[in-house]
Amino acid sequence: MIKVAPSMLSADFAILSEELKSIETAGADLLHIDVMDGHFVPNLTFGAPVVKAIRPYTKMPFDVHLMVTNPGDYVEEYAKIGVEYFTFHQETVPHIHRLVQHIKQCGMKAGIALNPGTPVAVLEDIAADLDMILIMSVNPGFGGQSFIPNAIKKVKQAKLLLEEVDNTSAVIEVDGGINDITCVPIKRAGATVLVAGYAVFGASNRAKMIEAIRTN
Ligand SMILES: O=C(CO)[C@H](O)[C@H](O)COP(=O)(O)O
Repeated sequence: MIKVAPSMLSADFAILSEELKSIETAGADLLHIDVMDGHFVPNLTFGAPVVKAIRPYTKMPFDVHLMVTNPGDYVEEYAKIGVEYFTFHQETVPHIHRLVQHIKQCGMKAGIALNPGTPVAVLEDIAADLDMILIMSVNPGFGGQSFIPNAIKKVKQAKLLLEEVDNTSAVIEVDGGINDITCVPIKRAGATVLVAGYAVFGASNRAKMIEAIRTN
């Protein structure tokens, strides 16, 4: 029921394919891929060419989190690569309904992410169409930050909202500062997909950490 999605942001990029193999063997359910543009967030990571290059190296479904000002420009490119979830930030797009439909028409699952300062209520009129709500529990841009506890309340609100619109298939994902301790209240609140970067890649035993996040 609970899925763990290690964030590639904390991998050693110099040996990326080995890092992917390592977390897949350790039991990761999804690969969380943080695409950052240096505009929407103050960090620049990688884009579609890198995501395409790593696709053959793992069977893990790709969970792409776009922290870019113009996510709509990349839908077809990521669809061709074969990503499972295409998640963009509500703060970046005025026409969220149009973009969600486009993502789905291109054969991907559509997610919307919310910064810590953005209320869940902005999703009221789109919640029925979503495959994922991503609650950020840090301000996006960097791995290894501390968990912001207000995310727990927002997960409960997102769960209620999805129930209200009768969307039981959408998942609630939480991203930022998740480890074997912070995962506990977040799961109790209703999150079922937990992103963890530093906690997993920095662990001496990655399999143990993934299992702890899943079962604690
Ligand atoms: O989206 C992100 C940053 O914007 C990362 O996915 C997130 O911070 C996960 O890293 P960590 O678990 O180390 O906090």
